[in-house]
Amino acid sequence: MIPIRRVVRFLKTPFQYQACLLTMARPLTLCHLNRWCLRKFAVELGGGTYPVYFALNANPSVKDYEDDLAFQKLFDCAKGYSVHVSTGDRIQRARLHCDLQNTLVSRLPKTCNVLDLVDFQPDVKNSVIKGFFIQDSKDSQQTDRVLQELFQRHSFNLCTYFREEDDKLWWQYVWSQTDHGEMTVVKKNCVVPTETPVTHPSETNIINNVVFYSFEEAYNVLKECIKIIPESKQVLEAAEQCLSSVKRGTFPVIIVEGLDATGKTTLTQSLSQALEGSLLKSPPECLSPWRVRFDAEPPLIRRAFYALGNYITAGQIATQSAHSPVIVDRYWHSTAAYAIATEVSGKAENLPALSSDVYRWPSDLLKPDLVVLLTVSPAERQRRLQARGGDKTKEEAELEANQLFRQKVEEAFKRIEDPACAVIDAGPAREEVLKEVLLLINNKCHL
Ligand SMILES: Nc1ncnc2c1ncn2[C@@H]1O[C@H](COP(=O)(O)OP(=O)(O)O)[C@@H](O)[C@H]1O
Ligand SMILES: Nc1ccn([C@H]2C[C@H](O)[C@@H](COP(=O)(O)OP(=O)(O)O)O2)c(=O)n1
Repeated sequence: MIPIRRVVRFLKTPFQYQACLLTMARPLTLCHLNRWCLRKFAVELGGGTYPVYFALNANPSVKDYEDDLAFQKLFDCAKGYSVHVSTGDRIQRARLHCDLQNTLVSRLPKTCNVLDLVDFQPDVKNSVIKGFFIQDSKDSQQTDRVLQELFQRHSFNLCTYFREEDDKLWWQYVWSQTDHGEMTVVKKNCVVPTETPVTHPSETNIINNVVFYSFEEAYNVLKECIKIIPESKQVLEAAEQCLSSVKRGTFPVIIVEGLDATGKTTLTQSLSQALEGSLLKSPPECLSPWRVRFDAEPPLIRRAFYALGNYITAGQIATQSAHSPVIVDRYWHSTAAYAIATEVSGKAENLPALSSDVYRWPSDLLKPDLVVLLTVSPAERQRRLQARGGDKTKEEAELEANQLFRQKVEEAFKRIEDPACAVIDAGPAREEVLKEVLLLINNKCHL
């Protein structure tokens, strides 16, 4: 390790000196450092439409930079920083990541642009670590102060990025703290553009981090939350009860899926009347008191809550299907599609390929006989939203603002397999949509 005095001498400019003051509360081991060099970084630029990838290289050449406009755009700043949460269990890390984002956005000066960053080892499962890349257009002392304060309080990994005065290369400095509390640069590497990996890094992070493929996986997340979110206990108890549920009956089970305001509530109500069926929904009514609470949590916890909701609804479906057809407003497709679409940044093309494991059905979750996906044009959906009024969830507000996200959710709905969705154009009048879905049910299900 290079002690801080030498670093101060080594880093000549005022900014570089300030960078020395930034602290990182967790020492990095040699093993960490060796692995560090294998990692690649993806930063979301361009309003989240495409990531810019960079790698580390001890022996770079200026040629590596030439013609890479996206890379140049990323480093078109006076200085750069990257931060990610580096310690704690997965629940603590997920919550600290959200806190970090809020703090950065609210406290950094206006000269800073906070971008989403993931660092990862290409094609290595569970190697994705989420963090932030900060572009500061000015050499602002306030940025240093905010970060310094943060790092003194929490366990973050901090890197600074800058270019020596007479140098054309950008360098990444990895900071650590010695056993005596001295700040030190433990690694210096040049950053270079790198090729787009075959698999979008987020894809390797989906399974059992935001989409859960068994009761146990989702259950364990909430179990780990009990101390910090006491409400988890009630949710777990409700979920445990559904395990002892009866086997499903012989009446058909029909799920209705779609973006908000595509007409799910309208259709499920009229279907249950027409078929004299039971009307259920996921998340089930018994979880309503805790939904707002879990909606405020990071994706790991929030998605585990919805996943458990599906198992509770499955228990209700099993019971009701012994007596009548069962119609369900949202189920597994919603849980998986929203989670996948949120996790994968940018365009629908970035979604995992059709054959990906992320689209598989959880083997222990009751399968419906038919899943109907309602689609309407963006303009019609907007019209219906406005006509309906009322409160919007945070995610629905984001949906409205984010056309890309909406496209991704709908595309993810369509990619989920076994059972796949039957896509219905829900643009026509209510009676027409009902007629068409009834026809589909007659063809596909035994009534
Ligand atoms: N086929 C349709 N044509 C026109 N308006 C519709 C149709 N289906 C639903 N609506 C209206 O659109 C709004 C959203 O429908 P809703 O059933 O609440 O959607 P969701 O449950 O998918 O959010 C409601 O005001 C509803 O009356
Ligand atoms: N079974 C379900 C149902 C909803 N969700 C999540 C997915 C989205 O984040 C929201 C959408 O739910 P919301 O209540 O806003 O949708 P509706 O108003 O019922 O159309 O909930 C889920 O993950 N799993």
